[in-house]
Amino acid sequence: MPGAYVALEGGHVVEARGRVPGTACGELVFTTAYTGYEESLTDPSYEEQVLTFSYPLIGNYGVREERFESDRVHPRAVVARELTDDVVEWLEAEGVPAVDHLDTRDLVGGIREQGAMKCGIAVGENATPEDALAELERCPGMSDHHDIGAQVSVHEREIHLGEDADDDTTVALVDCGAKGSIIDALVERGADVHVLPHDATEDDVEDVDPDVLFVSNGPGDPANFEAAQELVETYVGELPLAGICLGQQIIARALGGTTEKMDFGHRGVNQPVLDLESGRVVMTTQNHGYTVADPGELEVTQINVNDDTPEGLENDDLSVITRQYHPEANPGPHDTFDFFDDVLSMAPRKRLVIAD
Ligand SMILES: NC(=O)CC[C@H](N)C(=O)O
Repeated sequence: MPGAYVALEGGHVVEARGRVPGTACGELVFTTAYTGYEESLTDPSYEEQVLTFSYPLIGNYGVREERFESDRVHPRAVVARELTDDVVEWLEAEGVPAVDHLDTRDLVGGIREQGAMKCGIAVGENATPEDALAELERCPGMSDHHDIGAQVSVHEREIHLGEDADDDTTVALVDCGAKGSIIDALVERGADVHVLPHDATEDDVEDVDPDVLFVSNGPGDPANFEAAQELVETYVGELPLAGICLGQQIIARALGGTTEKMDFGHRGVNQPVLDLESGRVVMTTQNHGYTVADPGELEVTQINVNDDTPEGLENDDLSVITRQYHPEANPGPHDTFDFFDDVLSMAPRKRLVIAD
C-alpha cells in the first residue's frame, strides 16, 4: 500500500492511506455536503484547492458523467475518511491524488480553528513526509493565483440556445469558471446563453448584444478578475446585471464595494439564508472562501443566518441582482431556483414588433 502524507501549514504531517498516487499542493478546505461529490469535484470554483469531505463515506452511489458540472476534476487533491473504488478509479483516470483512512474530524476541526490553510500532499510507494513538506513549501497562497481565470474559463465564445424558440432573451455569461448547471438553468427558462471568456472585452459584449450581463461563479480571489470587474463597471446602468458567488463579489467590487477572505468559508448544502424582506429562511448550497465586506452601491437583501454575511445584493434602480450561494444547487436543495426567474425578468424582452 502506497505511503500517503498530508503536510499542514505550521509543519504538522498527517499520515493517511494512499488511494491515487502523486504529489499536489493547494488551499485545504472542507465541505460538509453529504451527497453531490461528483458535482463538487467538477465545480471549477475548487481550482487550486485540496478538498476534504467531512462526510465519512464518499462514492457510495457511483460516478455518472451526467452529474458533472464541467469536463474535469478541479481540486488538486482529495481527502476523505473513506473513498469507494468507483471514485478512486475516476480520480486515477483524472490524475488527481487522493488519500483516505485519516481522521477527517480532526482535520476539519483544525481548519475551523486556524482557518483555511495551505497543504502539501505526497502519495506513492516511496513517498515520505519530507515530500509532502516540500509540496507545502512551494504552495502559493490562494490570492497569489493571479491568472486563475484563464485556467477555468472558455477561451472562445460558446453559444447555448434556449429551449423556447419564441423567447429572444439573450444572456452574456462571463465565464470565470461557470458550473454547467447555471447555463442549464437559463437555457431551460428559454434564454440563449452566450458564454464569454473571463477576460471578455466590450467588443465581445457588443457582438452578443445581450439583455442581461451575468458574471459566473469561479475560483480564487475576486481581486484577480480585473477584466470582468471592468466589464461590470462599463455596463452598470446600461444592462441588467446578475452574478453568482464569485460573480456577486466581482459586481460588488465594481460598484464601490470591497471583499475579504473568510476564516474557513462556507462549503456545504445546508447553509441557512434569511431573506430580509419576506422573513423566509431557505437552505442553500455554498462554496466560497471570500465574502463581500462592503456592498458599495448595492443593498443587502439576504444574509447568512449563521454569521450575518451578505448572501443577496440588489439595486433596483440599476437592475442588479446577485447571490453569494449557488441557486442552481447541484448538489443541494432546490429552494432558490426562482433566482433565475428574477434574473430573466430584468430583461427587456426583444420580441418582434409587427407593424399593423
Ligand atoms: N463558488 C464560487 O464562485 C467561489 C467564489 C470565490 N472563489 C470564493 O472562494 O469566495
